[in-house]
Amino acid sequence: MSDTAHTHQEDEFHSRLDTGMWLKLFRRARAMPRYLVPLIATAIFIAAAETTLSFMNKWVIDGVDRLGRDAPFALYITAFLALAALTSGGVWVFIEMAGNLSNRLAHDIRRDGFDRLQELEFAFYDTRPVGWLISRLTSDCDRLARIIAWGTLDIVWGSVFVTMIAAALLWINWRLGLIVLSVLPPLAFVSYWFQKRMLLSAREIRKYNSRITAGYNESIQGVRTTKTLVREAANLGEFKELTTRMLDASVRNARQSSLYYPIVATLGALAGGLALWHGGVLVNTRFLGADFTVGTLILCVQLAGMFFHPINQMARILTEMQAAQAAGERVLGLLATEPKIKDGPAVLERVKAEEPKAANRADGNTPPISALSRSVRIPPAPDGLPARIDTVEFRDVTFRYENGPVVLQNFNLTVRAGDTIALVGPSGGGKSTIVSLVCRFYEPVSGSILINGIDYRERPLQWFQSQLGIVLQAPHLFKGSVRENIRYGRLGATDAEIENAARLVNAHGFITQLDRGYDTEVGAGGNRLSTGQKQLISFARALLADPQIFVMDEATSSIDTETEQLIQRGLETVFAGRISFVIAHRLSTIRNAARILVIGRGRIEESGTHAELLARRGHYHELYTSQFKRERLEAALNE
Ligand SMILES: Nc1ncnc2c1ncn2[C@@H]1O[C@H](COP(=O)(O)OP(=O)(O)OP(=O)(O)O)[C@@H](O)[C@H]1O
Repeated sequence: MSDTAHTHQEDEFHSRLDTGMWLKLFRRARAMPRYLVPLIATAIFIAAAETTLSFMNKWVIDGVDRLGRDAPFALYITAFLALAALTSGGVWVFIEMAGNLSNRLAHDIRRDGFDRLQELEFAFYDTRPVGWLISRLTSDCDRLARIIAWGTLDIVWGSVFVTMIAAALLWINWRLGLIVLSVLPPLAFVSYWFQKRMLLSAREIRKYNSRITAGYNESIQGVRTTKTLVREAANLGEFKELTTRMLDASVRNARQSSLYYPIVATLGALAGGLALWHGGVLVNTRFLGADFTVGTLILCVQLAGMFFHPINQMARILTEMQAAQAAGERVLGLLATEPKIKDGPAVLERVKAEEPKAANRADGNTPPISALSRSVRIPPAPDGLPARIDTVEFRDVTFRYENGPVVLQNFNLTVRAGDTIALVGPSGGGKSTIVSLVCRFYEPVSGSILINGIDYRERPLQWFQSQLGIVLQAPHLFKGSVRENIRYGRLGATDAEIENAARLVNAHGFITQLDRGYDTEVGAGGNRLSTGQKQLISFARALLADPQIFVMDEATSSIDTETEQLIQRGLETVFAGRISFVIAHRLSTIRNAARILVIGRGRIEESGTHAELLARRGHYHELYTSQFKRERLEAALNE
């Protein structure tokens, strides 16, 4: 509901046009001269063709007036047909070009926006709802691309057309031209005034319409609650108010349209009338020797009547640009957001210096990484520093989420290759925060996290994150087959390697029982599988990537205890030689961990092996015995 409401939310109408912002967006169109140049050329051509058509009318009328039946009708017909054919060709070109330009602009903005979203850190997503981001990349992009493409066409065509008409009138007779042009300012003013109001009332109608739809939806779905709480009368009152507002806005919009067109038509007719009046006087004087023919008079009346269309179009596009300004600011803002977690200049320089060496080393084959053994050659790091991760150390780390309270305070921890660290403790204690920091999804506010003694901010981000294998409580699967989802861990993996990884985490059994085995489609977000099955697949996926650091956040919470024990056995081989962080609420699963840390209020409250912590009879003992009792009770109730 909130996302829907958000999508329907309309922006404020900016009374000042931010030309700088529109020029920035227009620069994107300039980068596509293949479409922009023909678009502008045909816009100018169409304006010229429309003006020429009026001149041809004059030519025919004067010809017939002078020559009667001897006038060259065949020539006239050919000329009209040629102009009509050229105009049709021009219209085809501009529709094609504007459509292409609009689609390509939307595509480019969307691609850049998507690239940016991929680069941005987790903290960025903490403050922006998914619905908001989707709106930016869909409706905002389309709207801006459409305005830029069709707006360019309208503005070029409109301004060239108005200039041509004005120039023609002034050229024919400057006095008549000036008289007719006096209608332009009121015409432009009235067009803009009405267009703006019509746009605002149309938006109001849309807004109330979506609220009414939402209202229908809620009242139908919640009809039982309404009836039991005897809320019918109150609901009806709220609904009536909405419909009355919508009615008001609709009436206002209809009234504006009904007034707008007659007023501008009258102004257009006034321009024609003025041309007729002054031109008529000039025609009469023709007999006194002046050269103002009937054809010229009709030409002037026609030209004067043609101002309305381009001015109306330009006023419309101007108001649309003002209304879409906020969308433009948001999209440009998103594109300009610099990721806060990224490689620093020193890292980039080192990676660049290593590039030629890496190219020499590359033999065209990906190293054969076995997903299961640590004896494997670890591919070299792109910055020339050691690629093998021997230690991860938190040194005096203090952390808070953006504008939030301090979550970790002077946190210290050293983990060596081969260590499995289990994190337990009360909800909100900071366990997930610790692993998010390990993964560099967030960075410490003060203190540092060191890999082999070097701050991880001094190593390439992409390299470091490619060394991580992460399995979450609510794993995300992509639309596609089971095999494709596992292969996502390492795109070059063979089918045998995929099955091997699945076997190791005990996923092979259930996968082969699915109707199409490894080729079974998992559905959007993996919705055709249970959470436990999704967890098993994401385990296999993480394993296939052959990471040096394993992170499991409540990764086995939805897997039954039996399967979990089987996985545990497999994982013992997998964990060997790697650094692993395991967060688990089910304490039975971490009994074998090398070190268990009890995390509370951002601190390590207790640390040791399962046996040591039980013997200490502290927090862990308390957690363990209460969980043990609860599980026994649940088991007894289930029997
Ligand atoms: N993205 C976030 N933005 C702001 N605050 C957050 C964010 N994630 C967690 N927090 C806050 O940080 C604190 C520690 O949360 P964290 O998720 O690390 O705890 P946890 O021990 O993993 O809890 P749980 O066992 O419930 O998963 C909590 O107070 C939480 O509200």
